[in-house]
Amino acid sequence: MKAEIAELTNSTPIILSKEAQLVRDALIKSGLETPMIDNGLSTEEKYTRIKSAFTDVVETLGLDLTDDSLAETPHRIAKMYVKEIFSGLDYKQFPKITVIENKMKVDEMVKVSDISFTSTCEHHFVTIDGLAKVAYLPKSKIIGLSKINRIVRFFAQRPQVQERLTQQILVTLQALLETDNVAVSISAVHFCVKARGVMDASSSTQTTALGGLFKRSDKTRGEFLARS
Ligand SMILES: Nc1nc2c(ncn2[C@@H]2O[C@H](COP(=O)(O)OP(=O)(O)OP(=O)(O)O)[C@@H](O)[C@H]2O)c(=O)[nH]1
Ligand SMILES: [Zn+2]
Repeated sequence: MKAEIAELTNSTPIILSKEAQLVRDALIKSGLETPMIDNGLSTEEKYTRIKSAFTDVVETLGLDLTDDSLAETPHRIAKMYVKEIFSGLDYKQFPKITVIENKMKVDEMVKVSDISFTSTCEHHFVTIDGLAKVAYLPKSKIIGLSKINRIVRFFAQRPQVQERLTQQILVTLQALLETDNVAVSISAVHFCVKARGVMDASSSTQTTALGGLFKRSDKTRGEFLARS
């Protein structure tokens, strides 16, 4: 377990990348940043506090933490929160972005479909299971394709509402690609709707965020929203 905690600390680069700073500033400016406070806690301190809090939760539920199956659960949850499902709260984890000059003068739509992700609903802290579609009209820059998937995953690794997730991906790509002409749509199943509460097993939710020509031009929007 010690090694895993050390890994939590050591895997984190110290300085934010230029792209991470650019994206964070763009989200703050547009009012779309996730509501966060700077509590000054290191990754290791967060892990320790969450583990202790979940020890309380598990014991309060009346479960026996001396049982060998349950004993490590507070540790597992703390590690999962900090390192996995909420790691996107930490801009030090923002993916390395490769952007190249559009020397080929590509001016037709680049569209990536069926980007699978899981996120976590910020109201109930249970899973959101979704597919994203992302498109842009290249201006002076082109982004490495896998970086689009990585950006979706980064913002999915936060407590989210689907509408904000959709907008955060839009603003991020607009900032990195230096163009408004970006579109994002997400279709997702919320387990807070499926597995509890209203218990609807079949509904899904679609959200769309459109910028520039995708908003202004019926043709461009139609091409983006078309099935594939
Ligand atoms: N707009 C939006 N709502 C969401 C999202 N994820 C969960 N919700 C909703 O957030 C709402 C929270 O409602 P509350 O009445 O405070 O919570 P609740 O008593 O657990 O509500 P129920 O889910 O209806 O049982 C619910 O309607 C959820 O379906 C999301 O991504 N976007
Ligand atoms: Zn929910």
